[in-house]
Amino acid sequence: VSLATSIAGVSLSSCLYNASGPLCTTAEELDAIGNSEAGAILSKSATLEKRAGNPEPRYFETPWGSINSMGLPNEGFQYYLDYASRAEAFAKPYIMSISGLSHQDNVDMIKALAGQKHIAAIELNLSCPNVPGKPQTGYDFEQSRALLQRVFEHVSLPLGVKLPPYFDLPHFDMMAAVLNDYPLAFVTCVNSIGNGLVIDPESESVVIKPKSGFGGIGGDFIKPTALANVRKFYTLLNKDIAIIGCGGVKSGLDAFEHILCGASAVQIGTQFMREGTTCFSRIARELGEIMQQKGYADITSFQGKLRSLD
Ligand SMILES: O=C(O)c1[nH]c(=O)[nH]c(=O)c1Cl
Repeated sequence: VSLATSIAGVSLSSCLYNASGPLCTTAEELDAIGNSEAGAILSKSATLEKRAGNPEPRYFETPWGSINSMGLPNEGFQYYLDYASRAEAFAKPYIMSISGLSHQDNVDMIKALAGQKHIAAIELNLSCPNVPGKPQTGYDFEQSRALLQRVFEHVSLPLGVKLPPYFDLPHFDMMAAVLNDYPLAFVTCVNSIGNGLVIDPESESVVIKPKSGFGGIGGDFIKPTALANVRKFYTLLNKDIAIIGCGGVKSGLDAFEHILCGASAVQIGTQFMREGTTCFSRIARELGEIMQQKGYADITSFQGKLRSLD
């Protein structure tokens, strides 16, 4: 069986790779992904300038998933642009995530990426829930349109967007109406579920310091929401916009479910943070075994073929 897939002409040896965020902030962490079975290397969302991020503790794990309020800590845009030539050593695409603090910052970063031959694609983050005072662009449909309008005046590389999870059906229609107006290579569904709260009943306190303990939720907690977002956008978006699944993937079966809902590739975040790079080879092996048992030779044999009951 083959897990290979291609997104906007970018060929991935495996449809499994890392979600932006966990363990992809330094060159060493990115090298580890390059040396793993991940099908691509995706960097931590970059801002124009280096950022320390929010005060610690800002990440916490429970048996059912994670909560984070990192606050966009990253080495700054130039660092991840410079890394691109180093990524060439790995026979896999290097994708840069960007999350500018303003539309202008996003445009400036995208202009600087023009013609960069060692960068396979850009993942424009519309959904960071943890920059105090900054509402998520992805929940403001007019702002999303305004930003995409400006982005597509300058972008030359394949570009996709990282979306927040939506919950109200009309919101899917409203965001799809925006996305379908632009030649996007992909959309990644979903980012963490924003502003959850995990508490410790023993100490009777929150578990992370920033934002009174509020943070983005990932892991098992969010798989049903992630699957719904993958499925809904798969049915609503132009067929040349690929859907990348993200949320609650810790086994081959979880990855299989995302692809059945319509994902062309699958990102792993919380489980990667928990397990390290072995998660990519393990989940790929498990997915391959499931495909073998079901008689599917490749991803397209079952991609999007979720049955309804009517
Ligand atoms: O706090 C973060 O850095 C963060 N945390 C998330 O859960 N999603 C994001 O997109 C970002 Cl940018």
